[in-house]
Amino acid sequence: MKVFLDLGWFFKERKKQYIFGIIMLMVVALLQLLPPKIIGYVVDEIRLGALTSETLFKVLLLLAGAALAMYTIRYYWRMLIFGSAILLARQLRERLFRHFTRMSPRFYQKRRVGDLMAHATNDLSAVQQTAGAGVLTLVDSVTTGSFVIAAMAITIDWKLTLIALIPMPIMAYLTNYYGKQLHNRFHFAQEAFSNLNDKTQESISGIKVIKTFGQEKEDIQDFVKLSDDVVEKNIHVAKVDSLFDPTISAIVGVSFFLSIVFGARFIIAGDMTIGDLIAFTAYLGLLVWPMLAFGWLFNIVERGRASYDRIRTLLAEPVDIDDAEHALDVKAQGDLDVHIDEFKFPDDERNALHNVHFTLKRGETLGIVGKTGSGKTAILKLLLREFEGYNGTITYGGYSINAYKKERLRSAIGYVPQDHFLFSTTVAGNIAFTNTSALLEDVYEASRLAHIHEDILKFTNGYDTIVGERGVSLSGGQKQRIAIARALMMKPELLILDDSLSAVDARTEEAILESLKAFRSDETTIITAHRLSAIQHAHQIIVLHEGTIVEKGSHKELMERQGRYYEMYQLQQLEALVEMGGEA
Ligand SMILES: Nc1ncnc2c1ncn2[C@@H]1O[C@H](COP(=O)(O)OP(=O)(O)OP(=O)(O)O)[C@@H](O)[C@H]1O
Repeated sequence: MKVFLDLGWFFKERKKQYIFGIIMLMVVALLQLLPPKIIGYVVDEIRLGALTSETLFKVLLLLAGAALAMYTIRYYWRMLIFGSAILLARQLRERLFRHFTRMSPRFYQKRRVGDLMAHATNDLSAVQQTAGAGVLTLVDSVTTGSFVIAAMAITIDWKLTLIALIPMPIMAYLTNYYGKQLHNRFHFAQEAFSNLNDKTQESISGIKVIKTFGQEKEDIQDFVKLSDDVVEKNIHVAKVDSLFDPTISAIVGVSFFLSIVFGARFIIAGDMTIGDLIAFTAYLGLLVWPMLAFGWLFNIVERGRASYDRIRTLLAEPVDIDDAEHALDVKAQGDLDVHIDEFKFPDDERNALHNVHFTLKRGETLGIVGKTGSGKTAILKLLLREFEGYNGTITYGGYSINAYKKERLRSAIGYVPQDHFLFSTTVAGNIAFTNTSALLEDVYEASRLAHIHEDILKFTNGYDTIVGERGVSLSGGQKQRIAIARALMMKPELLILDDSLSAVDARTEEAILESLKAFRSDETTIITAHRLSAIQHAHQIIVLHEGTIVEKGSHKELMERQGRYYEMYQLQQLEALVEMGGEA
């Protein structure tokens, strides 16, 4: 029952609705006591030959009135209690979603998408059940149960009531025992569901790779294995779940048996009338629901607790990169000063970066080159505050990047990552992602700068063509350029192209770079690339090797130096020559 205490904050918030709902439930519980009593009274009146049609009419009217009142009240308590439970699910869903959006990439590195989705669906619905059906079964089992027992003991016979209740402690013990079993089993079932969810998500996202490598059979086998696991764990739950109803029915049956045996003896002894025994057994019939509710209560609450614990654990994960207390709420702009003495990725022993020092003046372009894995993206991730925990300082416009509000820092940076992602919406929607109210003219301008405008016009529906998961397939180069146009839409102070020209041909690359040079002369640009032609015109180039800067300077300076950059350049020239069939 601890979950009710844990959800106390919500019950407080919806105090009025829950109090009214519970009062209504109690009124229904009281009204339910009327029919058995009336039936007992009518039977005794018939037996004594004293029933008049006038009394019968009054009694029927009373029964109809009680039925109508119960009908109406039942409708309203449902609206109040179940309606509130839906709001709880909404609140938790929003909280989870906000939490997800605040988490750093490290969180997503640890957690699987399918698991997160399971929290936001299955677990939420179990908690919603607790705040709705859980409250109902708790109130009903306690109030209806105690009202019926009190009516039996006070208005009929307390001795027979005690006899009828003899099997109850056994029921309480058993439901408690089942509840504990259920809690653990349900936890495992939810985990299995998370795994299956994750597998489904990954298989659908990676379907092209699976098909390309002809791995459908293996993938189906993996899926079936996980699906079987879900079935097995849920059967495990169902095995306990299914014990509740038969146990309760058996115990109610024993109660009925004891009541009839001893009730008959009381009637023979003249301590009770037949009408009383009929009313008593009718009350006993009314006890079936509270007892079932009691069983369900354990069932619902244990599921709810397991799920709420999972959600709370997720929500309790601290936001590792957050705004400082009095974070700067100003536009981030100016010179960039990077001094990284040492940086390791979380849970990694190796230095990803060390002794990386450079200054980039506002309006300049920096090119970063280096072998794959040399740390190019790592520098960018630190600039974007995706990771922290490095020794050193990074300042932008004279302030540490940590001093800015994250939102202010990021809104100054237009980042085009290597693994760009297009949403399932129109081309225009994808480009205007950061500014949905942007003018179409601005979208066109950004597209022209990214040299994708002409391509888009050739799509079937032009800028209204749906792309992304549910849309048309675009070439790698088209996707890259749409991602560049999206970043340019922000008119960023700092544009970062992380190997974002790798899929476009040399001529388009040159055209894009020319446009950037012409239209972004006052703003800063960082370009990482394998192809040196992409960074050749940069004001400053740094060459990374194993996480550190081994050469720094302009293209001309680096060529004169005849070091690593020079070697890379010669090699790429040779490759280009070979590609052209040896003709200069
Ligand atoms: N999130 C991470 N956790 C742990 N290690 C990481 C993480 N991201 C990158 N690394 C490691 O850090 C090193 C530098 O990676 P980085 O992505 O910066 O290389 P890169 O120069 O951008 O390579 P590429 O040209 O292939 O994109 C690599 O050894 C990589 O395996």
